[in-house]
Amino acid sequence: MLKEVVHRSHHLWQCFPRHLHCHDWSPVNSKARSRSGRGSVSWRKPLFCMASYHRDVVLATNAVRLASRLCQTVQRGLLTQETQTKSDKSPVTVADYGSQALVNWSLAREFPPGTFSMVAEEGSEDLRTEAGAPMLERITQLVNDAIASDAALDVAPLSKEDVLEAIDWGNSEGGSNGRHWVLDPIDGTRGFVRGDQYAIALGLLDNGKVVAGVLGCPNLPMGSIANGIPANSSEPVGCLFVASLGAGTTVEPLDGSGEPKRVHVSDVEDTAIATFCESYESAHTMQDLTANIAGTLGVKAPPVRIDSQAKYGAMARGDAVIYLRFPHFGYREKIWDHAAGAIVITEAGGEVFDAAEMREGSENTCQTLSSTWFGSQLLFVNLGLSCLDSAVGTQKICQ
Ligand SMILES: Nc1ncnc2c1ncn2[C@@H]1O[C@H](COP(=O)(O)O)[C@@H](OP(=O)(O)O)[C@H]1O
Ligand SMILES: [Mg+2]
Repeated sequence: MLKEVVHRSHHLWQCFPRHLHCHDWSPVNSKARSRSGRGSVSWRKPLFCMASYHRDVVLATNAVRLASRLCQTVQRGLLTQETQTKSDKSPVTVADYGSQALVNWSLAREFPPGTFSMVAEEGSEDLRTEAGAPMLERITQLVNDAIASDAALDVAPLSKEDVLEAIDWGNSEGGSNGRHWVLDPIDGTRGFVRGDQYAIALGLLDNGKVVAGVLGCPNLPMGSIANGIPANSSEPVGCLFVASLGAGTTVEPLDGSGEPKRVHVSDVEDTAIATFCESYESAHTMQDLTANIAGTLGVKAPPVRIDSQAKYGAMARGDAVIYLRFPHFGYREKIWDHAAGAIVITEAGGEVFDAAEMREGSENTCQTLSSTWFGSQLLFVNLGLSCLDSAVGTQKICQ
């Protein structure tokens, strides 16, 4: 695997002066890093102490399943009035808020007061306005419906104030010490609104390291999507990917109808038969550049374009061999867009790279990438800061 090759090869080490494996994320000076945005920090290997995150993973799985039910309900009946526009112009639905409220509520009640820290995408400000009142009403109803549908949850219905409060439990600033959850209540909002792929992505950081991740992918078929999402497939749809440090990655039906199965990334070595995936949205990645890189690598097949961190899940079980993400200039990646997905990949035997250094250090990105392919079954390149940011929990500072 590439990791071994890199450790043996001085040449490749130079190609990746600061390449980062997820397990190595440990900032020596996070302030220096966040000031310059990249590159000025040195990284040390953490002392390896294998903690068990089993309970966290069980709680996270329950939370993601609960939120997934709400999202499925909303997507099924998606109406235009359920979409509003945030200041950043991204579509936000009641499901975003409802999903965040449910995950936060579900997790927070399991931890002693004051010990639950969540860095999540949404805030309740818009819902606290007069204009937001109808939406809050709808969210509260959806949240209570989801809770009532879970026989294991015998609780009184939440009030609107409870829901607002639960949404705002996602306001933690995170940090490189202690435990912090990170949540994207609906990753791939555009896919969700379009009726396509999206994910509920929940990660756990412990002292700056991603230690667990759960991805609920309600529209992802259980079967391979190596040739794209089949239009009329008989495969069951809805996957749950679960990963924790040292415990591997599993996939199981999201509806609980089957047992978890260990997954592993593809062992395809020949780029001519490798499947390459990327964002559906051309606004989210430079698709011309990725086509160029894929061509240089010898990839023959057209890219499989899907939304959200469902891509990470698909890669973890070997559907795709390469995922390239090259945001347009100036975009800052978000912690919740990568934390859960990254550990789903690494625990399945894959590699996650931040290519920012490659871009800056090389005059020919394609050439550099080609040389890194040598000996590697899997290469995921993320040109951005997300991996760094997700590790240190400084996302809110970086936005
Ligand atoms: N201009 C941009 N460049 C890169 N990523 C962007 C972007 N605008 C939004 N995104 C991020 O891309 C995520 C979706 O990823 P993908 O393209 O793989 O489906 C979005 O998550 P949300 O939908 O949760 O906002 C958002 O965080
Ligand atoms: Mg997202």
